Amino acid sequence: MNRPSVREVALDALLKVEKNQAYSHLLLHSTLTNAGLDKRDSGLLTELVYGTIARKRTLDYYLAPFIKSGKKRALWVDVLLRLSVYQMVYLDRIPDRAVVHEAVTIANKRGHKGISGLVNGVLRSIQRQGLPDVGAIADPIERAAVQTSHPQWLMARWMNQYGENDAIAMANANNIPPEVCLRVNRMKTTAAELVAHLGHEGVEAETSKLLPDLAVIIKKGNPFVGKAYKEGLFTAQDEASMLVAKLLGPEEGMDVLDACAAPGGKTTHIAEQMSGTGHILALDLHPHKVKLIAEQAARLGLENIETRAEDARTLQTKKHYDRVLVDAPCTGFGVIRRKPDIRWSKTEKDVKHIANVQAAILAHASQFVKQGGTLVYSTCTIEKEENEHAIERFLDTHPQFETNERFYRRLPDHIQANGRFSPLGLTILPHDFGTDGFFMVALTRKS
Ligand SMILES: C[S@@+](CC[C@H](N)C(=O)[O-])C[C@H]1O[C@@H](n2cnc3c(N)ncnc32)[C@H](O)[C@@H]1O
Repeated sequence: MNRPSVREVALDALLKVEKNQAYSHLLLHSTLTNAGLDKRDSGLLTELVYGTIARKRTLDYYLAPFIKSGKKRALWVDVLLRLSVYQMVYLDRIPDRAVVHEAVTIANKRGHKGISGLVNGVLRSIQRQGLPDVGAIADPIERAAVQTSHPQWLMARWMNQYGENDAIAMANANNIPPEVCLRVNRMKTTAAELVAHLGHEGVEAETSKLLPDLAVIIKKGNPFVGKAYKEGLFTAQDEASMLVAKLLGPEEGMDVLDACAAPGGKTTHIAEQMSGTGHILALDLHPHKVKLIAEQAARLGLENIETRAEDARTLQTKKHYDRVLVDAPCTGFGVIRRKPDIRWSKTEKDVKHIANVQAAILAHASQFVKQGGTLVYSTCTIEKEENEHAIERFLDTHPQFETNERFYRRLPDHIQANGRFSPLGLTILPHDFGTDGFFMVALTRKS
């Protein structure tokens, strides 16, 4: 039996995301593992799946004049057309005629002659007539939403919160795939040594410009299959995410509560900052995710982490902690470049719902902060409702806490000089430093 082509595998993956609301990053991981593709084809598959999901709205705008609206077609036909136009518009290395040929072959295999004729006709018309002009859309919000491929409600919200220029810049940044970034396990090595170790494994890397002592950026190769990974020399983590444990500022021998800890990126960073001393209680609601924290801690050689599957809204303990981190569940709009489907699957209702969960976790976890201790609240979203507004509400009802701007000195100079600080926290938009979008704030419990 013939093995399906990369484009057929991509089509199936895209259909699963459409039908089941499957998360693209999880689905892609299992598809790549099961498809048995070589390195080049895996790269192409990733690009086709992520790119077609990310550019969906723009692609549908391009396709609209060429297909009859209101006519019922099988979902796979629409997805195949999107996938094909994605390649024609965004991938220079694949000639248009090859794209059309492959699309017609797939349509022939899956449908009747009429359908392959339709696919052929639509794609050839686009080749002949060119794409419709997005600039012709009169409404500025709709135009920006189509141009950057985001839902209109989200673009409207961002324009409202950050102004037109930042909203569009942020949306454009969401369409740029992130670099692979590693956090150096300072208990075992240094950034310069890690670059050298990886070099011996054929992986090209360089130290990060934002966090030169802590982070390494991969330029070429897969760092997750070699000795350096197995021996726990690093953890995959975005640079903005690394700032959170820096802001928390844990010290050796301290007691730390990490209330929403899985999969353990920040927990293990905190543990490394404490050189494996002290004690970290790492909670997460989901038992299967808690296992991931323990696995990572073992790989990194960290013995100061206790994991527990527990709801941070109902934790019972008499203990008080020097540091408490609430890295809250959120809409994730800061990590759209990693999970492009989030923009299509989340709704305005989700923002409201998750804001209530965040408020409950923050209120409950805050009671375990020692007097004079630090509470850090962070999210990987850029929704003010989940960030500044959440902190404003918290401070209104918890006068024993105050924000502490002194702690921002723990962050790199470049962030201190150019970050978007407000009295309620630091917001990092994806286009500010080429990182994920994040929010973080440090609060002190008054003595
Ligand atoms: C943003 S993620 C945490 C990421 C983690 N801190 C890291 O750096 O790897 C939020 C986590 O909160 C967990 N969560 C959601 N509701 C929770 C609750 N009520 N109590 C504890 N954890 C919860 C989710 O399962 C999710 O793993």
